[in-house]
Amino acid sequence: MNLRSQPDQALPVIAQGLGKKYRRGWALRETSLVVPRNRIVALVGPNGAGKSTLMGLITGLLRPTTGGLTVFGDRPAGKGLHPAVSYLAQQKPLYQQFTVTETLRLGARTNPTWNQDYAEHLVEQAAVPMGAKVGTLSGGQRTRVALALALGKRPSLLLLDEPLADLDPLARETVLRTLVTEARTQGITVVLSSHVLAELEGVCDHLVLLHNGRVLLAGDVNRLSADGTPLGELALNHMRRAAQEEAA
Ligand SMILES: Nc1ncnc2c1ncn2[C@@H]1O[C@H](COP(=O)(O)OP(=O)(O)OP(=O)(O)O)[C@@H](O)[C@H]1O
Repeated sequence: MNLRSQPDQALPVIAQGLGKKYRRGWALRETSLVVPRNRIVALVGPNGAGKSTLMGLITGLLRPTTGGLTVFGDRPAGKGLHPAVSYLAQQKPLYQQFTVTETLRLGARTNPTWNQDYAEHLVEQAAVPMGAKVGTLSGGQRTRVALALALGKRPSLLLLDEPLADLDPLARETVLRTLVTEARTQGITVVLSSHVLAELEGVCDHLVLLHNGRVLLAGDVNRLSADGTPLGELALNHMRRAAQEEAA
């Protein structure tokens, strides 16, 4: 099927029969999925469920084994990130020897849509010294710089792979609040993977739950949880059931 001919081709992500097989086996299987615009998507699932693999496929850093996907109507071609997409990987790769100023300068050089004032504003808001070398920053400060780099590109889709993992509870709250504000005011679709389900409540309005490389549940939270079950509980209930069925 020609995905580009779909009428809804400008949606952030459309995946059809998407699969990725590594030498050890399938990391993602038969994934058909739509990420609607202007959602903050919780991408959740147990360790090894395929969350990072799905993000890698959306960025184009990984090639699908089966099926295909479009990102704003384009097929990721492995030629670098889509101009409308920012990706913050789990390891938050930044140049340790660069100062924050130099890091943002690199962002400006490599992104035609870069907004320097906005990126600086995000760093200043986090009280991170612009002259400090990245290697000397705390985990939380590095996350804020990485986030400024990702948002400074003014993306339409922001992919965040466990961005909160090395933050203290207060910093997690601040980063999530910043994210929600920026996403809502700038009209950014966010895909956020996390294991801390409770934190995603009130933040994410769309859920994609992976289990064993397959989509177990996907959709807007208010539709999936008509009885008002909180997102975390909803996801955990489905994960428990899937694990029990697997063990039976
Ligand atoms: N480069 C790779 N080579 C071989 N197998 C891989 C590779 N990357 C991931 N896998 C395997 O694919 C499966 C899915 O991994 P993935 O990292 O996508 O899961 P995840 O949901 O992000 O996990 P976690 O929550 O632990 O970060 C796992 O079984 C993993 O071991």
